[in-house]
Amino acid sequence: MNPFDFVHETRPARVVFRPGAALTAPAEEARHLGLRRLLVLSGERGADTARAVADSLGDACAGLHTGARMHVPAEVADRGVEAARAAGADGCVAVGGGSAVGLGKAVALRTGLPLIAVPSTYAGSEMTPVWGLTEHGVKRTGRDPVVLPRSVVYDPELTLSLPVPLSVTSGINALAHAVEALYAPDGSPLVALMAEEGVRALAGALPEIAAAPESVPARSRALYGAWLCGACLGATTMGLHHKLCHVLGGTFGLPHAETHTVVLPYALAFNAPAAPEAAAAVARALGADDAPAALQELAGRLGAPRSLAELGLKEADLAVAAAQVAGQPYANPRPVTTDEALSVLRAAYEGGPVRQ
Ligand SMILES: NC(=O)C1=CN([C@@H]2O[C@H](COP(=O)(O)OP(=O)(O)OC[C@H]3O[C@@H](n4cnc5c(N)ncnc54)[C@H](O)[C@@H]3O)[C@@H](O)[C@H]2O)C=CC1
Ligand SMILES: O=C(O)/C=C\C(=O)CC(=O)O
Repeated sequence: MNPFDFVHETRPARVVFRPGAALTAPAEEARHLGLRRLLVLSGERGADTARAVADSLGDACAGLHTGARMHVPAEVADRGVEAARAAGADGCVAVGGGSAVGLGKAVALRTGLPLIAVPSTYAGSEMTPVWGLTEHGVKRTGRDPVVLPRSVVYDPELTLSLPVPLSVTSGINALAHAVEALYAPDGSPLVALMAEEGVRALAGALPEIAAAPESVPARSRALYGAWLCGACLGATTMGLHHKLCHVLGGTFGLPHAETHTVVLPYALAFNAPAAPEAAAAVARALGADDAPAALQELAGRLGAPRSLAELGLKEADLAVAAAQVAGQPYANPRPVTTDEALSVLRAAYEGGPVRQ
């Protein structure tokens, strides 16, 4: 592949990165964007932080809606749109992880309302024009520039409360974006640079967070890595790994970050023979020889779940999931038959040592 044959579109999101910014920057960013009536969105568990952000907006706050849920069920999106319309909002501020940002994107998709994102996990959704919606047990994703947040406020202090297990799996969710961007058909040298640096930053930060969850420098480095990895996802097309996780999350209700963490080494091991340069870049960033094994070792050392069985998948679900994965067209460096999807899923279900 010629690395100097590409199209790269720089996404327009504006970024404020500062400890403590969550309670000051949203109001400044709203003024910058000319917004006067903002609906603040969060999940129920993140409501206290979202309320504090809502208070910090003063008169520019049009209300608080705490209905975000993982994988954005269609009825959750409907209620978010109704809340935005009822409040007469001219924009939204999503405060929380990928679920809150996902709800903000669903509202933006239907109403065109601009979104300010204040992420509190490392999922990276704030950097992408990718939306996701789940209906009748199937998760659909799409791309639309209207859902890309106009402004992103990264506040490492907001992530201090993210429990270590979720910090680890959420960080590996971000790593997955970089891994798949490295072998995506629409990558570029710039994406490769961001991906490798993103992996390096997160792989360095996650053990530091596990050792000292209150460390603002470690949290800052992880958020910086998540930004880079999210930007990689925003610039490229997802492959087998993300498709597997969307089916496992959307149809079988598996938790997003944990599922990414379990599946990633197996998906990369499957793709590595067809994408040796990508695997080498990941290995380089991890300071290892074998990228899939190093990813599995990192996750295991930090106490992450190891198998899909542990996450609640049933053995009988494997064949259904494999058929769904193989039945949809998506970009991947290696074609995937139903049997191959099944064998990747089975390996992840069992959670044994990854093999190429
Ligand atoms: N469209 C895109 O580009 C992307 C979308 N996503 C979507 O994001 C969702 C998953 O996002 P996640 O961030 O993994 O999960 P999440 O947003 O559901 O958060 C997981 C849990 O952690 C809690 N939490 C979040 N931040 C916290 C903090 N700082 N302190 C304490 N608790 C905190 C939440 O309340 C929730 O209970 C999925 O629906 C996924 O599809 C994820 C990545 C990219
Ligand atoms: O799987 C991911 O981490 C990335 C994209 C999505 O989750 C798509 C979405 O549901 O918003």
